[in-house]
Amino acid sequence: MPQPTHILAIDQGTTSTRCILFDSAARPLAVAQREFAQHYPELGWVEHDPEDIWSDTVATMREVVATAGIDASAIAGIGITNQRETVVVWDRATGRPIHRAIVWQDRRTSELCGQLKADGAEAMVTQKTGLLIDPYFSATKLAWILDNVPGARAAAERGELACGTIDTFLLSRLTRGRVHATDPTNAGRTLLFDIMAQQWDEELLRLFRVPPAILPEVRDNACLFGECDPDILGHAIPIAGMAGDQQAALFGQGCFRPGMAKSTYGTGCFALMNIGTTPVLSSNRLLTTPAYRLAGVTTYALEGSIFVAGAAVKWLRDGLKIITRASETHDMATRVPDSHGVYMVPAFVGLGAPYWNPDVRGLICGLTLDATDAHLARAALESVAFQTKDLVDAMRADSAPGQGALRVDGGMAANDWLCQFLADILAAPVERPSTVETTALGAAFLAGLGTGLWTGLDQLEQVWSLNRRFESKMDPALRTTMIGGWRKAVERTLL
Ligand SMILES: Nc1ncnc2c1ncn2[C@@H]1O[C@H](COP(=O)(O)OP(=O)(O)O)[C@@H](O)[C@H]1O
Ligand SMILES: O=P(O)(O)OC[C@H](O)CO
Repeated sequence: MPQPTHILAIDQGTTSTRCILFDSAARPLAVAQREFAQHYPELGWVEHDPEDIWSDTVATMREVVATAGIDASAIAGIGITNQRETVVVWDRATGRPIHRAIVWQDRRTSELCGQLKADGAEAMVTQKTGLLIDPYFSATKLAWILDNVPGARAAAERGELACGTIDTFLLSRLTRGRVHATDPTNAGRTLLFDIMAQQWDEELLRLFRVPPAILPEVRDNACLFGECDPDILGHAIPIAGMAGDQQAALFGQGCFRPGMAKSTYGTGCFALMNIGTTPVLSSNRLLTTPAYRLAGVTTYALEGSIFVAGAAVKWLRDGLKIITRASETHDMATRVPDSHGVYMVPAFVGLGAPYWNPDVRGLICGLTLDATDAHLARAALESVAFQTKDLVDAMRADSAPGQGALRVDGGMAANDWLCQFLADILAAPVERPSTVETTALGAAFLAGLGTGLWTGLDQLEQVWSLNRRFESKMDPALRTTMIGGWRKAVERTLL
């Protein structure tokens, strides 16, 4: 039988589940995608049904293989990448979740986080995890499930329940419940994992009241995690790579050297800069996070997380109904010479880095009677660039300046107007790669390393290729004025 040479990447995102099949040169051959339901049971709460995620994963795996017209025996390995922080708790005996997944955007534990901060816990937490106390991360969501599902805490103490981020949940299902494991990039977003010592931490588990028996084992990002149930694709395929989606995107963007940075524009926006193997804590409210751990060696990244990027465009479509497709924002923004003084601060679920305020809400200001839907659309796109500027400034203040261009990807990076405006506001080049599916590509890279299909980072670095480079063209005085207007709008939001 010929050697298998393909890699299947599962990219389980916030709004959709995608599977992409790559060939041995890491070229995407076929894509299958399904959007799934978002549940908002109360103001500020966001949940996903894990069964939707599971059925869409299986369906897209089968569809992508069928579309590519290959036999599953040609697949050397599977890589999983996932929306991070979102947490699921399930019964070990049946594999059934005991509650819907609580999503990273969910703010229900805001009060508990405020209390923990007031009690002075944050310094210790940051020192160990590189994170801040915020409802964004998994620990308080997990505690909420244990406290609110009848009998859950006692069952967890007895070792009857398992928990995990979406990677762990999918791995468990794909291996018929045989493997309960995660990787450092996902573990590092829970608030329970000491990123320096690379292990679950007893003091953190006590603080967040999480029983150790519920936690998965943490393994390198590229290794043999388990074998996929042959009933799914007709063949048992090794699952050989896993990473949280933003770290996977950094990997897929080939940002293997300190100073290299990428920014991914999906539902939210996440900018990560490789800082090498020595973790540095931010003085500017950025996060320090494991970027990847290979053969036991951890490389770290500084991260700026913005909760709303594409979600603002989705709101224009689904909430305001002023567009029917996200891509229309490109022509609308181009149609007007400027935003006519309109600023949007899309704090729909609070503000992430560098503000970290879970309680503020969004704002549109500067409206006049002649403001149009095009100005609003432009303001929404501009807000994404302004937020990125805040992150890049914080990164520059924290570490040596990054190496040149910012590499961009994610659904929104298809928008040329946004990429140009981003370069203008950052006063730095913005590079878009040929494969914008860099998240899936990163998972594929890891699985390729895990199976030995690819040999090392040098080889993977050669795969990255440029689609388009956007150079800054804006007059510096105009840039300063526009950024000043943005800062004032943020101040008003924070009032
Ligand atoms: N051409 C575009 N212009 C602006 N926004 C876009 C464009 N295409 C997609 N988006 C936005 O990007 C998001 C989808 O990106 P994607 O990377 O698929 O997100 P996720 O992985 O978070 O589900 C949506 O929120 C959508 O509104
Ligand atoms: O699903 P995405 O692409 O919006 O990414 C979500 C992030 O991982 C949340 O931290």
